[in-house]
Amino acid sequence: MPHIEPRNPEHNPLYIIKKCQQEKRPVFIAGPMVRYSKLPFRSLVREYNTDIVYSPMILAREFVRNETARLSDFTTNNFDTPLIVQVGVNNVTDLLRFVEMIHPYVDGIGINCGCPIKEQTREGIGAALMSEPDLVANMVHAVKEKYGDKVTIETKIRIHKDLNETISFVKKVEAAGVDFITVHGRTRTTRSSIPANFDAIKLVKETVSVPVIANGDCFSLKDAYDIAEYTNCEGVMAVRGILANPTLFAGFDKATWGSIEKFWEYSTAYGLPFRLIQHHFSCMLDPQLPKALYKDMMDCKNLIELLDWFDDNFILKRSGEEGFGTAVEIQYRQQRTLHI
Ligand SMILES: Cc1cc2nc3c(=O)[nH]c(=O)nc-3n(C[C@H](O)[C@H](O)[C@H](O)COP(=O)(O)O)c2cc1C
Repeated sequence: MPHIEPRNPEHNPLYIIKKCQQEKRPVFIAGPMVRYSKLPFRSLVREYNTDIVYSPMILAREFVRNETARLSDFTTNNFDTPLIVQVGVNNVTDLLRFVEMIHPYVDGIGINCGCPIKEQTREGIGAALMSEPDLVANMVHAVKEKYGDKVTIETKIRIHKDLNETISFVKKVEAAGVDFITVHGRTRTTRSSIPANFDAIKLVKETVSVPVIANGDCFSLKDAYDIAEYTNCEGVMAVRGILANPTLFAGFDKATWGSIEKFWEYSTAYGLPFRLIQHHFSCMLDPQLPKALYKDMMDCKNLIELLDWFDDNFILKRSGEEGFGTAVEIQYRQQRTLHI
């Protein structure tokens, strides 16, 4: 592990939630994404008004036992804050060892109680925990008993088919000392094409007194404000929306050219496998590019080809002020054929 500065108390999620309440706006959160929310992407979204950023889910069992897993799963630096690391865990012992190792490097720890992937649920991790409220409460309690206010702990849940179960779940977890709760407004079997259930999130908000973060279907800054207003939640978490448009919380309607350049910088400076870099660009550019050009990009086999593809197809035409997040137009070299 690298040397990391002591955490800034103003980067504690609870402090940020209070500050945003004073500013009369929701907290803007980039949620956990397996594979995607690595250091370069986290650094990118921080440039665009994101208050708190999550790591992908890290499996406690592997992390605490295996140095290679630690090195490949978690990279950070002094600018990677406010950061919540999300953990996939199914027992108190692994969680306490995980917290002991990681808490000096993060501003909060979130327990994943929503991942529906079978590989995880059959191990009792993720959404399997939705039917284990006592275990989740025990895990939260164990961390709070050992660390008190020194460690902020969150649980990210999905809703149950029977919302009475959700209510009883969040009450137990709150009584165990959880600091805040994120609710993804879908059950473990609801597809992401079905709209999130904001009434259920609102119900959780009415049930507990700890802060609640609403998750599901936030694709624009307007969505963030609308969701916060409807559910009365303290914050809004975006995931698919911010993957496609890392500038979402800064109010831009699609990934700006500035954000694309910035992602090049971060991913090459901090290191990210080529296929992952390409995937990020695919998410950011798919909604913006003509099909044939998009396919060319996806056909690139390595970083050099991808760089050449950018060089061949784009020239920068800056408008307005310089700087990241400012309005920047993309002009295609093949303008004649593409009519853009
Ligand atoms: C690529 C991808 C990876 C995800 N990885 C995680 C994860 O590691 N932990 C987690 O709790 N949820 C994960 N999720 C679920 C999201 O955090 C979120 O709850 C869900 O996508 C709904 O939010 P959205 O409508 O803003 O996308 C992932 C979702 C996507 C699309």
